[in-house]
Amino acid sequence: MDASSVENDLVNILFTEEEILEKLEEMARRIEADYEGKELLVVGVLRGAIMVMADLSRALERHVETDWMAVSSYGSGTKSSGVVRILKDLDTDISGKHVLVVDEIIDTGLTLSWLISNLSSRAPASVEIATLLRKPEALAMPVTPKYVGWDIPNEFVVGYGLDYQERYRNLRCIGTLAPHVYS
Ligand SMILES: O=P(O)(O)OC[C@H]1O[C@H](OP(=O)(O)OP(=O)(O)O)[C@H](O)[C@@H]1O
Ligand SMILES: Nc1nc2[nH]cnc2c(=O)[nH]1
Repeated sequence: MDASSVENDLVNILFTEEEILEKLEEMARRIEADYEGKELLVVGVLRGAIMVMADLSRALERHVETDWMAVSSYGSGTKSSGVVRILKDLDTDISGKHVLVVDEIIDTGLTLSWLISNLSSRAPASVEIATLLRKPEALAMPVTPKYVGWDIPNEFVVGYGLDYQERYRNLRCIGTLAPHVYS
């Protein structure tokens, strides 16, 4: 597949690379202020959060520890399966630590509500969420992220870590797919 055919698959670009990086810089400044004087463990949720983790953690002008969790709730389609499983747990003991969970999207909220309750049971000093995107209309579970890049309409989006059938994660922008891609 060449680069132009990838671009042809997008029907609408919601956020460009420049807009995303600017938003993450703003978020980093807020995180630095809020966690001043505190140690911070930043936890990325594989695999979608790889781009946000890379750019947000580099935007942070302070020491942080990083770790990763992999959970599965979507399979390969566009609908949540409703069941969350841990595929890879943290390597870090989080008891007494300030934890910031980084994800690229909150859709139904199922993944992060489950993850936050799981992490909270490990006696951290605090657990908060930073997400680049949130779909308020799709939210079915109580999740209150401390940091949100943008609220978006209830549409399936791809790019910048977000996949459709494992493709499009490597796009620098975020957009919606043309109908022909699904058929
Ligand atoms: O709010 P929800 O409806 O639970 O959806 C959000 C979750 O969906 C995506 O992960 P996905 O399960 O697609 O896995 P991936 O990160 O490996 O692509 C995303 O990274 C979130 O973790
Ligand atoms: N690619 C992708 N994955 C998701 N997981 C939950 N919502 C979405 C979405 O809109 N796009």
